[in-house]
Amino acid sequence: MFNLFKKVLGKTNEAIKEVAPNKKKEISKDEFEDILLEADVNYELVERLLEDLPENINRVQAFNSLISVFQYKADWKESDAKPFVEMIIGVNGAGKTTTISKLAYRYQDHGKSVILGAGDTFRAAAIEQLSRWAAKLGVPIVATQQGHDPSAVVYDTIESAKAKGIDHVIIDTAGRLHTQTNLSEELKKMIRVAGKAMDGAPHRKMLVLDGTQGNSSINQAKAFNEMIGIDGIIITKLDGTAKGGSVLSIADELKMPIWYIGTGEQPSDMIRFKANEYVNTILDEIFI
Ligand SMILES: Nc1nc2c(ncn2[C@@H]2O[C@H](COP(=O)(O)OP(=O)(O)OP(=O)(O)O)[C@@H](O)[C@H]2O)c(=O)[nH]1
Repeated sequence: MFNLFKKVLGKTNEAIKEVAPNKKKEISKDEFEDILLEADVNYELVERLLEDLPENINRVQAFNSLISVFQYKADWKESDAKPFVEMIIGVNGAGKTTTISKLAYRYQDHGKSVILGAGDTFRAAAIEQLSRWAAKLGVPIVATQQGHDPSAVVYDTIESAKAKGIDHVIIDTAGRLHTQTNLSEELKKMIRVAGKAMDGAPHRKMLVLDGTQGNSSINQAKAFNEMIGIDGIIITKLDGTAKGGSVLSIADELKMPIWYIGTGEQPSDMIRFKANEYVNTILDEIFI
């Protein structure tokens, strides 16, 4: 089977090749350190990963070390609610709108119906951009004018989904308001109102992170998590950069499930994240 991670990690693997041009059976600790740093894994984590490894490292040892980063328990509980309501959260420019179109495409591809809620009412451009995606994908959207209450959008979108028997509700949210407090209050209200429209909603609060932003995206994630509690992460824009190792730093710092990785700008450009595949794609570049 064609390994989709190869596409995402293409540039990262090229960078690895520059540090370690020949594949080997074993590599030294120093080489492994250079490779991980080159792939943009943060320094502190690299040091920790190397700590328990021998001077010469084989593939199994390298695998066990990297995979350990993903071995944490997440709180999120699976839900088969209908509609399944999720809120998409993140700073402007992280790739929220594009990611919503990717999720909608994916659910449709699995035979599910979708409705979008244009909950970033702070910016007219966000409403327009999401409406264009909705039209392209042929999915309904609930949208109001700029400045209207986003909680009303949440309520109406869920009500509409219930009335029409739609499977998935995907709600956009603002990435920035006048102040951080405003943003926090707005998101909390949207969550409260979702719960009023449907018991248990929102079922998933998904954070979109720009994978090329390193520590700043990790800090954003922590801020959003403190505000409202995040259930999972989607990492975008790793295609075309050599920073594929940032996934390890994100997982290590946030200890939240990574659901999907964005692999480009089109609705079909998103893959389900699998830690094993991700680690093996990197190791394929290093070991025979
Ligand atoms: N290469 C690549 N580009 C992406 C990916 N996800 C989003 N983008 C691009 O990133 C840019 C920002 O994406 P948007 O979806 O507009 O981001 P947003 O968070 O809604 O940002 P605003 O519209 O500024 O609020 C766009 O040019 C997207 O095409 C990805 O996985 N890979």
